[in-house]
Amino acid sequence: MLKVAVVGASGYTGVELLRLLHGHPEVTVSCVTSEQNAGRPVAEIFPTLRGRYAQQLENLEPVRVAEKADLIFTALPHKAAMEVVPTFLKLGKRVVDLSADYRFNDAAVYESWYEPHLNPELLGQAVYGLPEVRRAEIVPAQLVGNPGCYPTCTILGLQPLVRQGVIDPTTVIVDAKSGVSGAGRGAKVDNLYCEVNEGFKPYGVGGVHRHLPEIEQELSLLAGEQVMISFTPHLVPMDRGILATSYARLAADLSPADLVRLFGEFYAGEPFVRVLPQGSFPSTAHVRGANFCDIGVTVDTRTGRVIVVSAIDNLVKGAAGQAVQNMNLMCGFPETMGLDGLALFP
Ligand SMILES: NC(=O)C1=CN([C@@H]2O[C@H](COP(=O)(O)OP(=O)(O)OC[C@H]3O[C@@H](n4cnc5c(N)ncnc54)[C@H](OP(=O)(O)O)[C@@H]3O)[C@@H](O)[C@H]2O)C=CC1
Ligand SMILES: CC(=O)N[C@@H](CCC(=O)OP(=O)(O)O)C(=O)O
Repeated sequence: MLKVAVVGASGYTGVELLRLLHGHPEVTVSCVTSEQNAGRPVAEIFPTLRGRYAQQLENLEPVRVAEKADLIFTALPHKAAMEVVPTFLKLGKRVVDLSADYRFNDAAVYESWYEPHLNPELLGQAVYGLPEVRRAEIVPAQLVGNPGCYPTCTILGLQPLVRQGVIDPTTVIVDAKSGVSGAGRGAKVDNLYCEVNEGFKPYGVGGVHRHLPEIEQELSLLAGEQVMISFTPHLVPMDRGILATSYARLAADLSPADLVRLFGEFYAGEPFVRVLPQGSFPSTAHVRGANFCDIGVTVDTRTGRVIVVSAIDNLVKGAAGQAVQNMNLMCGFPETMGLDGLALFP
């Protein structure tokens, strides 16, 4: 059995990792950590784990964590992750980091959107953990930077178009909506029930959201030229789910049927990407709790713009599920192992 540690197990992506790993036949969870809840049983914080996880949350002491595990998931806020990941690597452990600390190729880009990087030399060895883009690089990686939730949803929706060169890459607009768990479990006034329950609002408007450079980095690498996007996220009164509607000017004469065929062929064989039939579009309800990215595509023939709608569960394909998918690839397990569950909605 592979021994894994979940560092940051008292957070939303941490508990989602524990939920998924419980059903994984090749893995045993050997260590769970927290900052403020150290000393408490993890099942006391998350009663869904009762009777299945007896562990107590430990303080994050990197050497002790590394001694207990072969592979470590770091589900920490950015900055906290890069404070401990180098120790894990030095002790020969493999790491899947769910924060933004190892997603960027260029430290200067990270630093202009986040903060000074504590170990920029590791960015060259970290692999961006989107299996549908970089499967072969993930397999031997010691350090995987698990993608952000909006980037996962957006990049999977746009990848076939940029790879095939059928859109003008300077015309991409992404209008995305997220459930509130995307902001993590920490208490914030903006995320209180009364603040979010009756309304639906944009945030990070005007090209200032930190997922913008991540999406542009990956799409530009795929396109072989700079892709510029306008990206506006919205906070929706639901627990989970991301739905991104992306628009771009078509550079080729393609019908809705052509586009559905193009997407279907591009993602043929991908276990977690479901291209919907012509005229069908995804719902966050249909991926809730599951590791799927559902995609619907068409063209507005009046404006010549392609419209792609993609949906994921931010905590599963957008975080913990993708992290387990990466672990499976790194460890030689079947890629879908522990991730076969369907959505919670009919
Ligand atoms: N939520 C989402 O949908 C997604 C999140 N991510 C990223 O994944 C990471 C985790 O996110 P999420 O689970 O939502 O966050 P949460 O805020 O829900 O959880 C954070 C976890 O980290 C622990 N922690 C916080 N600060 C420290 C510290 N300085 N030292 C040690 N432990 C610490 C917390 O422990 P405690 O509170 O017990 O002290 C908690 O266990 C973040 O980087 C986030 O950006 C990525 C994709 C999607
Ligand atoms: C609703 C909400 O607040 N969502 C978060 C995105 C969560 C995520 O994936 O962020 P990381 O890049 O930090 O991993 C946000 O907009 O910042």
